[in-house]
Amino acid sequence: MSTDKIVFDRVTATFEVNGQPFHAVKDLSLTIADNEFVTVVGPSGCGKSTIMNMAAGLLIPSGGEVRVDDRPVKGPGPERGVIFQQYALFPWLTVRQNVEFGLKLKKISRAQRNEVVERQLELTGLTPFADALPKTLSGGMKQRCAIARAYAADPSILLMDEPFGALDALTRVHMQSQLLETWRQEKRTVMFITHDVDEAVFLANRVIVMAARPGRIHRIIDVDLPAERTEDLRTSPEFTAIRNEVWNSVYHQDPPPEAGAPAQHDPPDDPGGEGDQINKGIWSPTRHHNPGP
Ligand SMILES: Nc1ncnc2c1ncn2[C@@H]1O[C@H](COP(=O)(O)OP(=O)(O)OP(=O)(O)O)[C@@H](O)[C@H]1O
Repeated sequence: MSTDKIVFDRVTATFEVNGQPFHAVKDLSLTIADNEFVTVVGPSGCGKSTIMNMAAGLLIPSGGEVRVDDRPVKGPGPERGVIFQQYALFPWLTVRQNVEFGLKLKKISRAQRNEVVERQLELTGLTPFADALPKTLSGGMKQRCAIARAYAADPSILLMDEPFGALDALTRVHMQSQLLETWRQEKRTVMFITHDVDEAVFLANRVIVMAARPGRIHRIIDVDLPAERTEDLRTSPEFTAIRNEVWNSVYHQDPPPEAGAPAQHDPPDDPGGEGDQINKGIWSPTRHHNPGP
């Protein structure tokens, strides 16, 4: 039986841009079940990173709320692991020490740490590189190390923002299989943002397609494919059909209103929507797009 793990309850993220309120995301509701693997796709600037940052607790919604395990998210928490496109490894620590880092903070015994670290290194194929420094690793290996470290810290949720975005196509395909293998064995609720439609379909139980201006959910597409995702699935008619459906929903959306058009802005007496706050100086780890003049 599935239970709700992450709930976006009518969330809105409003920023002030050029003195005007701008809804990066508006009234978005979405429920992700425990141990579900969802991918989020959509045109650039539709708010993918914004919703992930809200789930991570790095950005507090201007309206509505995000709940994890029925509790409102008020900031980052150890039950939510985050992986970004940039490999956030400690350069002075070896692969093993990077994976072990969170466990040491949690004051877990050395024997137990070793057990968890060995398992994660094994799952990600990094055992032979356990004593290497990050600078000697390829991009794919660095990201495998980031995944091993995230899993080792034992969060119940993994939030991944374009984790394979900087990798070449072949490495990316390997990484997808590797991640699925880890997920198959270890589970966790995963929310994975990507620009790559094939990646979105290959990995997910459900693909969330977003639309821009304001950022919202456009469609949710169930990926009715076998749980075991083998490489030959990628060329199967079933995969291709779903991939085409996702592709069409992403790339054949109605064009968004012109940048700065009135649809983006609420009347001046209610700048962010009903009772909403406007985020002015919130730190965001993602690059910012200029929504227009
Ligand atoms: N701190 C901020 N201040 C102002 N505008 C912001 C801020 N953060 C995000 N935005 C705007 O909100 C919109 C959504 O941004 P977001 O990064 O979530 O989109 P995205 O779908 O992840 O884009 P991409 O696919 O290009 O990474 C963009 O127009 C962006 O410029």
